[in-house]
Amino acid sequence: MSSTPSLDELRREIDQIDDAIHDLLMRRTRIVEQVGHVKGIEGGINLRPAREAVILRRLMARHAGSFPPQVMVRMWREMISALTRLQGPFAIAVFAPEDRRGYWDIARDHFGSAVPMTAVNSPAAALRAVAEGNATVGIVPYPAEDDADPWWRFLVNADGRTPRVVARLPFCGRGNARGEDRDALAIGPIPHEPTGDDRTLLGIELGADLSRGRLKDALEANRLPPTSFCTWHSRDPQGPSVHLVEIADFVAPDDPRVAALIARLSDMPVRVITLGGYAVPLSFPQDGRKG
Ligand SMILES: C=C(O[C@@H]1C=C(C(=O)O)C=C[C@H]1O)C(=O)O
Repeated sequence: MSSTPSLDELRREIDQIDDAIHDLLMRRTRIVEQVGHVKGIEGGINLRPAREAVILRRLMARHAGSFPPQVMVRMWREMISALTRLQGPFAIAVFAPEDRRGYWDIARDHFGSAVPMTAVNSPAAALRAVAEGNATVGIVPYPAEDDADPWWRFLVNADGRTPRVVARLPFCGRGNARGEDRDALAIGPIPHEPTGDDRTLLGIELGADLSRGRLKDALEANRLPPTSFCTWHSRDPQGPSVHLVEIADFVAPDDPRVAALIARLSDMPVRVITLGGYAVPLSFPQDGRKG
């Protein structure tokens, strides 16, 4: 005859489970340390947002039972960031002026409580912190068409040392983070890698006027489906206009579709630069997302 287990029995079982989880955590740490050695980047950047996204999507797909999935991924985020930090220097500069702390919460939810994080007062300062090596990753607002002085235009240059977009946050839902009405992008000197569900940001500098409709047609004709546009015009009336276009696909810097786009626009001075991109975040039904 089976009887209901006693409180003591249940708690003994919880203790055993905790030991098993803890043992696995320590084992995972040893493996990540080996990964760090294999990557072999002494003092380099070990963060791999694409690999992290794949891990979290896979776990989400197998998740079952009543444990809240957003809490499960949050636990993994804390672990993954701590383990990334074990492999080498890792620090975050977040656009979070005193009256706007929302991105701080979003960054902390993503990169965990142990990674050093500094608040800066402008997106440009976050970019500068990354460019000067004072931060591994900068957190800046997701671009909007009406940004007066858009930070993303500083990324539109071909210098291989220019930081690139590496993630969109929140990746794992907003939870109880303090409000920002926009998502954030993470910027860092990390290559854009495919995950199977990605967005890519293209910086397109045009030396002559071209309507957005024609630019859209040219992109679509080259199988680069645009999902959003922002445009910045230099103050010099003869100067170029620079478009930030988000593409609903993974586009590598040497993707032949980019070369074909440039060829198609060859009746004007044109420069197209891949500014990185991001793995499409997980979606949780209760979470309203705004770009
Ligand atoms: C272990 C690695 O390094 C980092 C830590 C990861 C992890 O804890 O799983 C995943 C990606 C990287 O950000 C890796 O590159 O695989």
